[in-house]
Amino acid sequence: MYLRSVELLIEKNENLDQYPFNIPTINSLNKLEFRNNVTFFVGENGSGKSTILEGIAHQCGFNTAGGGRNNFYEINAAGSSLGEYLRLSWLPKISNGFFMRSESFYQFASHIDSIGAHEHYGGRSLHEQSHGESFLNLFVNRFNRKGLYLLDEPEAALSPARQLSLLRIIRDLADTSQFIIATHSPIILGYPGGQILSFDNGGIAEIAYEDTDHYQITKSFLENRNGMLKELFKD
Ligand SMILES: Nc1ncnc2c1ncn2[C@@H]1O[C@H](COP(=O)(O)OP(=O)(O)OP(=O)(O)O)[C@@H](O)[C@H]1O
Repeated sequence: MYLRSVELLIEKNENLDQYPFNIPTINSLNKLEFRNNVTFFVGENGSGKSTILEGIAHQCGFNTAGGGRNNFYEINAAGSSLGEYLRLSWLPKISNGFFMRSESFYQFASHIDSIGAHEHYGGRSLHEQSHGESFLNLFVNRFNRKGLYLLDEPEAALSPARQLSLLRIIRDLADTSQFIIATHSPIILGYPGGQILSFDNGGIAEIAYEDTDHYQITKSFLENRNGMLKELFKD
């Protein structure tokens, strides 16, 4: 493990009614402790997972639009409003790593084209691969050294089979690297022994896999699809 904890340092005169401090999970955040090489952020849409991940990426010196320390490109609204307020504690410190965000992957792919670095990403432009292929090629080719890997909804382009492939990639790297992953995927969340942090109920707290909505709703749906749909569609 490298990153041990993230602390929020809010100045007394900070406006707590404004983003990002008006998000309940951030408002109530004191210290987030990591106790495993693989940590998941789960929670409802808008609960603050990306905001914190982006803040960690900022403090790591990664491009907050997506990339590592040496990926210099900019997109609109890709800064981190929270980053300056976070203090990261490391043991040991590591500078290698990558922030993967599905929402700006297109711009990242263009950046890789513009610097002619395809050979590090499967030998072909990421734009010439399907969304899922390019994601997986990024994982296979770029996540090959020990580092801190921050992934924001990596499942966005991945079929269930490819999500399983991602679990295998994480498993192969997890002895020497650390992952923090925001996800809505019950498959990815099922990684054995991962620390799951729930962003629901206004704070951030550890939760067991079987207690997450992702597990429970998916399980109920698969076990009783017709019943759930009937309930959902009734007048
Ligand atoms: N740049 C911004 N300015 C103002 N509000 C923002 C900004 N970015 C995000 N927000 C708001 O902050 C809240 C948390 O957003 P965030 O993207 O961190 O949530 P999330 O948990 O990652 O959600 P999702 O699961 O949908 O990706 C949301 O209500 C969002 O609308």
